[in-house]
Amino acid sequence: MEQNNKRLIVALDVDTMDEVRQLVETLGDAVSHYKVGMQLFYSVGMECLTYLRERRKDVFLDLKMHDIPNTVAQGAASLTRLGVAMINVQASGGLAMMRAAAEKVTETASALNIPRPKLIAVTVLTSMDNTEWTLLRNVASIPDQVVHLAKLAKEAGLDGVVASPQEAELIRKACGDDFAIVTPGVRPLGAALNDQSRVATPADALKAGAHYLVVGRPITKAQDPRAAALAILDEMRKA
Ligand SMILES: O=c1ccn([C@@H]2O[C@H](COP(=O)(O)O)[C@@H](O)[C@H]2O)c(=O)[nH]1
Repeated sequence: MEQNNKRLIVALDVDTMDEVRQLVETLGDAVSHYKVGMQLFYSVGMECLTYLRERRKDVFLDLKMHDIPNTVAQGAASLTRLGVAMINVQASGGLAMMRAAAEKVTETASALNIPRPKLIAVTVLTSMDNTEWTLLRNVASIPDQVVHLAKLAKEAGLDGVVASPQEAELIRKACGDDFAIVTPGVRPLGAALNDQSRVATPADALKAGAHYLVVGRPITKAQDPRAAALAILDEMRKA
């Protein structure tokens, strides 16, 4: 299992390179893995990836692709060429879409002789609670649907899923130890939930079987982001 500071992924949900530089410099060697999502990537584009690569940071490029199989497969090829460590699709795009993406990622990485990024699938967003879920006329429960989507992602050849820590144990049982479980919705005791619903503490997320913890605002909006990150890493180490 990777070291804790590889297993903590800090979500860089900011708008500008100035904010990126300030956070990455403040966090220093405490954090080696960052998530770049739509807020940052749509604002500054490749500049943030180049900056993080120069500092030897691993990048999870969280663009949650969702489209027909050919479009997502070609998008996945483009993201593979960027040399990031992890990319993702929406599992609700279906088995054929996930399979096409997985095949294209493997083909592209091997043609370029570069490391294959982990391709993972978003199951059910961690902000979703039962009220929102029912409003969408979903019939299965959230945990049932998460496990179902995780199994489909595994069948399609993906490397893992994004899910709430609350479903991590079920996914581990259904998909095994080698299938990566990436969990946002992580909140240290006493931290604001913000718009997250299905949450757990860092220690509980690890105990439930999560491989990677994604943490954004509890670190990036903290008065002292480095101290907040170190406290989470300490909790992870003890767990
Ligand atoms: O189900 C999901 C999928 C992705 N996310 C992303 O993770 C971070 C969480 O940030 P916090 O500030 O710690 O809430 C954010 O970038 C989301 O886009 C998620 O939360 N849930």
